Amino acid sequence: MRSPTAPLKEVHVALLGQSQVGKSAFILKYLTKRFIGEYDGTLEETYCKQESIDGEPVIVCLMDTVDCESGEWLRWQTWGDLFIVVYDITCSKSLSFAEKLLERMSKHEHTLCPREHKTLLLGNKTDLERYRVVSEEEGRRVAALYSCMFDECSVAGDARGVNEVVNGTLTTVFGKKRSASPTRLCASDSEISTSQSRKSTFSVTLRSSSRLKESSKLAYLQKSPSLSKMNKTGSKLLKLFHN
Ligand SMILES: Nc1nc2c(ncn2[C@@H]2O[C@H](COP(=O)(O)OP(=O)(O)OP(=O)(O)O)[C@@H](O)[C@H]2O)c(=O)[nH]1
Repeated sequence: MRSPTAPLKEVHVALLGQSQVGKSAFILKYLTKRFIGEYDGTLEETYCKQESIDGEPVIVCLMDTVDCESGEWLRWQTWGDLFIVVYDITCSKSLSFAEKLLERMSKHEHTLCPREHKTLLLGNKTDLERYRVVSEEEGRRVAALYSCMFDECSVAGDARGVNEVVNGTLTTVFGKKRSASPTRLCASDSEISTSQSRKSTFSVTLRSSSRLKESSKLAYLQKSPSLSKMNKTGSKLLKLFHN
């Protein structure tokens, strides 16, 4: 059993993909188990949640990216342990966009990266099956081309689907075999909250929200330290829960 002072592992998950494929909705569903349609999609944020992977507590940090077409995409490349490249099964352009991202990522020079990267290509909106234009086979073909894992889900559907995508993938790729990077170790949950709030211009613990009682053991959000140069304020979730 883990001692209370033992460091917690931290894994970084970045969601990439064309606008409107459901990246923000995916993260909000993972954090709150709810499908939420109203939020500000122009903000880039990092959200964290404590999970159990292979029976071990792990801090899962999810980055909701915007503007994947900008030249700043490289910063996700060094931040992430797992990249979830999302496309919309009802939009073939979103798969082409995902493919371009995968191509760029495959050309990235990883020798200086502090962590090994894994990628999951994820087709979203399977609840809109009647409007499907990208077959599962086509998604699998692209994933195989870039040696990625592949899955499909509906963020609008059962919350377990989204949880399984994240936790199942993390268990597969970062289960007991993986050790955390020393630069990303924190001694305890409280130290994590403290250290994050020092870095952040704001930090809020979602655990204190009565509207989230059924959700995660620990979920808080922060502005990503690596994105400090971005002049964006506020947060999708803050906006959401304060309305
Ligand atoms: N039917 C259906 N709609 C979805 C699903 N996931 C997301 N949506 C909707 O798709 C739209 C786009 O979702 P977002 O989460 O804002 O997409 P995004 O990729 O974050 O978009 P940007 O913030 O512009 O990058 C919203 O209207 C969502 O409600 C899904 O699984 N099924």
